[in-house]
Amino acid sequence: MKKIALLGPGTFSEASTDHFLGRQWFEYVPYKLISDVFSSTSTGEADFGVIPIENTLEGSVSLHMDYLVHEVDLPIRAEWVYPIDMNLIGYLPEGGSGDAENPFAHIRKILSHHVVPAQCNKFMKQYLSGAEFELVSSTAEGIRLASVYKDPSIAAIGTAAAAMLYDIPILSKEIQDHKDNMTRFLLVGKGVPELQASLSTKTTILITLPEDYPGALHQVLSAFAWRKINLSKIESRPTKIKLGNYYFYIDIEGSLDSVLLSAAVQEIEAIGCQVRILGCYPSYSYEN
Ligand SMILES: O=C(O)C(=O)Cc1ccccc1
Repeated sequence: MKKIALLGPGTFSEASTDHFLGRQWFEYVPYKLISDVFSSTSTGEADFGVIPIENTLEGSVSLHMDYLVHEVDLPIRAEWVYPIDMNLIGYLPEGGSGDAENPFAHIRKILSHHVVPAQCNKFMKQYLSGAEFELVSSTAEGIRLASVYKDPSIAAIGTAAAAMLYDIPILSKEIQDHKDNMTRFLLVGKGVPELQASLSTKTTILITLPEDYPGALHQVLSAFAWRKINLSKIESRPTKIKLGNYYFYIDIEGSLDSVLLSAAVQEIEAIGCQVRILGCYPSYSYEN
């Protein structure tokens, strides 16, 4: 069985991998840190890694994107989009919260992953304004720690699965700002996984523009536009080499095998852009 490195156990990464891949085909190797997910996949300890890359409310997880681009050489092998239901998890004090208006007024500290506050902003403002947020490496790690402290003033935010795993009560369900809170995950790895057919294929490329070429970005975009190639995302990130230098991270709907897309890439290279292909892969979306 091929091994998959992911944040876990009890994380959203794990729940989404269960949904799209499943444990009957892959062995999961859970890690506490996303850096370990990347490095174990790089060294071959695991065949593939699962990386949360983008969220409906917050946009890209820049830290993970930068890792993928700068620290490792791991092609993208698949992507999936999965709904994220956030839960407030912790203990109630014996006499209740002591505040008739706020059942969670007893909470003084929240342990969770760094993408969580942006997704639960309204709930946290309304009920947890008296609590400080402490960063931990995954939502499940926050829940595990809360179960160790067993202190009603310390709560966590994460999956129902982790609440079960660590035997802590769920105090409130679906606390994310929007019902349709989705996260996009990438499967990365050196080998080619055996996966089910998908309805759509995507290609991700990185483009660095030539410095002395005014209008280069316009030319890049028009290479796609006149071929009617759809771009689903374009984002600029610092190259980390020189202040003010950026590369463009571009998600394209379509396969690199298509004549049109490979011709567009050739045209972009011909004007002096550097092009790095991060992957051409099946894209899966969530259906109930
Ligand atoms: O910590 C987790 O559960 C993860 O898998 C990372 C994450 C956190 C919040 C939303 C989506 C993914």
